[in-house]
Amino acid sequence: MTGSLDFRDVTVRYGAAPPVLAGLTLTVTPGEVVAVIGRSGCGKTTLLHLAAGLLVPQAGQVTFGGEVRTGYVFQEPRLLPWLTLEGNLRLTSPPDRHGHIAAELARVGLRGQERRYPGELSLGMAQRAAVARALLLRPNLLLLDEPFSALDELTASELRAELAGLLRETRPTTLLVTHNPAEAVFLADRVVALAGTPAAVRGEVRVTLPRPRDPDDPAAARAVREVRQLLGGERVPV
Ligand SMILES: Nc1ncnc2c1ncn2[C@@H]1O[C@H](COP(=O)(O)OP(=O)(O)OP(=O)(O)O)[C@@H](O)[C@H]1O
Repeated sequence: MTGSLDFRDVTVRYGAAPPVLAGLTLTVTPGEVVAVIGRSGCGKTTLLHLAAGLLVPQAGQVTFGGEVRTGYVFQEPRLLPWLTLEGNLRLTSPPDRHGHIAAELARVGLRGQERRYPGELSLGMAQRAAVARALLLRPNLLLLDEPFSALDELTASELRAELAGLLRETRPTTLLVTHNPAEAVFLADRVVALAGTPAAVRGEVRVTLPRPRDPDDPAAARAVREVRQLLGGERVPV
């Protein structure tokens, strides 16, 4: 069962510095994919840390409706180099999921690769393994922190399309942090712009394009333009 992720009037400050987030309210409904976009340093990773329970806000609440199983994909693979892929995935999953490791790796295009070490893989393959590690947990909350930004665009677009398919199959409540308006439009049901100091939700674009999506669809290009407009004059690296 998936649930709703709720940020209610959330304020976060680190030490004595001015708050990073203030009065931020955002709901990701069950099974929804929300992309959060905003300039570097505006608090996007902070949002993910709150959702994962790694950080407690100074004011407000962050809740998930029901028992949570969180999958987290980082910008880089973060695999332990001295363990095989199977060893890496065993380490972060409960024993009742260990029998599914080979199948989960196969789902992300790594069939038969479970005995290989991270150092033997390309960055794209390693990031596929990181996606498999998150999905192996059968997450009902999936947190994605710029998961493709370290990859070349060809690999990134391939993995993006595969992830879109996996999200359709498994429907976790998903919060995606990205710098890339086109990626946000390709994957998300809703794109939320975070801006200001302290940051709050500036606005959102609802993406109603049918799935599977075509990144070259003119309607997608229009949605990307809307997202850029939402971000105003801010320069967003793509
Ligand atoms: N543990 C910490 N201690 C002190 N300050 C922090 C800490 N984590 C984040 N910050 C500060 O909070 C602000 C928001 O950081 P955060 O990582 O959430 O931004 P971001 O939008 O994810 O940035 P980027 O897009 O560059 O990854 C930044 O000014 C950062 O320096």
